[in-house]
Amino acid sequence: MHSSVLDTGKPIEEILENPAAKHAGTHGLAAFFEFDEPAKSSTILVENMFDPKTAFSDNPVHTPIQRAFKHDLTLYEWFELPENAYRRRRFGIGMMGLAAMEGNEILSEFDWTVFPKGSVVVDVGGGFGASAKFLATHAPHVNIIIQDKPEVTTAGIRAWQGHSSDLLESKRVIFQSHDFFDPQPVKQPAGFILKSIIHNWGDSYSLKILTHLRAAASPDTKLFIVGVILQYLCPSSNDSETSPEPLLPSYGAHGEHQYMLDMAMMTVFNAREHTTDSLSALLRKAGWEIDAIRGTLMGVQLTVASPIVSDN
Ligand SMILES: C[S@@+](CC[C@H](N)C(=O)[O-])C[C@H]1O[C@@H](n2cnc3c(N)ncnc32)[C@H](O)[C@@H]1O
Repeated sequence: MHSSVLDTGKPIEEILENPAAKHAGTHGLAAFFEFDEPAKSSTILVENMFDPKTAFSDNPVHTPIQRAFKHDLTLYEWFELPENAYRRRRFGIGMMGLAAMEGNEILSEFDWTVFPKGSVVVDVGGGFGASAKFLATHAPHVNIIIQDKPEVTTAGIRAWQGHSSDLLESKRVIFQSHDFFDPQPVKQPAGFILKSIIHNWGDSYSLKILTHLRAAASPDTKLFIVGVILQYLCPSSNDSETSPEPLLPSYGAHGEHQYMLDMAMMTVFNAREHTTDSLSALLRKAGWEIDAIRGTLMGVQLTVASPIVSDN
């Protein structure tokens, strides 16, 4: 790794004077590359995989991170402890850096004009509303509901009052507290967005989230999943796109970011990045089928799915 990615852009004197605020007000990429939780946890991955209690579990408190850091909390619960204030802040700033690097432009791969004016799109687990902010400009005829935990929606509203209060006042964008493990309160919207959500949860948990969305969907509701799609290292008959010879289907070392994320999801959440096949199988169990996957193999991709409608 180049040391330049660890550079916050701040003078060393400023960091030494206030180390706790090292990443405050930075672009966030240095914070992202400083995350030590996945790296330290991965050193104990083998022990976790050989212990019968944790080997086959997708419970987020049965991951290597609990062994490595000696606690029995989920990553987010652990971040909330007072002694982890630096880690918590670093994580928030690092995720903003990652989000800026990935961007939200992938959402423009869908033709939003197919939705009538006033259609509602729900960003489930939408955080501070980065996707919603992009969509509000890109598809001005669509209304957006951003759902997240109460503490996140409260902070999100505060942030939007600073930069986009007009969208809140006109109710084109609404923040709503909602736990995505509970039944979905918005019935038959035009679409649901899940950005960087499914890869944080093991399959049994993801299935619950997707099933609640399916129960609230109309036959025309679209599901938009934004995230990395893992490429196989060997050619697969199901690949919609292949790399040019002589590159591996994964594009070799150039595509290693996706595998790094996959390992990180396993070590801290007992979750994973999905291949097209595993995502398709998971969606089908919840009553969704994939219409299309857009984007390049090298970045985040947009998976568009529709409800499976049975004839009987
Ligand atoms: C990795 S972040 C992604 C945020 C946003 N979708 C984005 O891409 O910027 C995961 C989000 O899921 C939210 N979350 C976690 N558990 C949740 C739950 N049970 N119900 C609703 N939101 C939850 C977190 O608060 C966080 O905002």
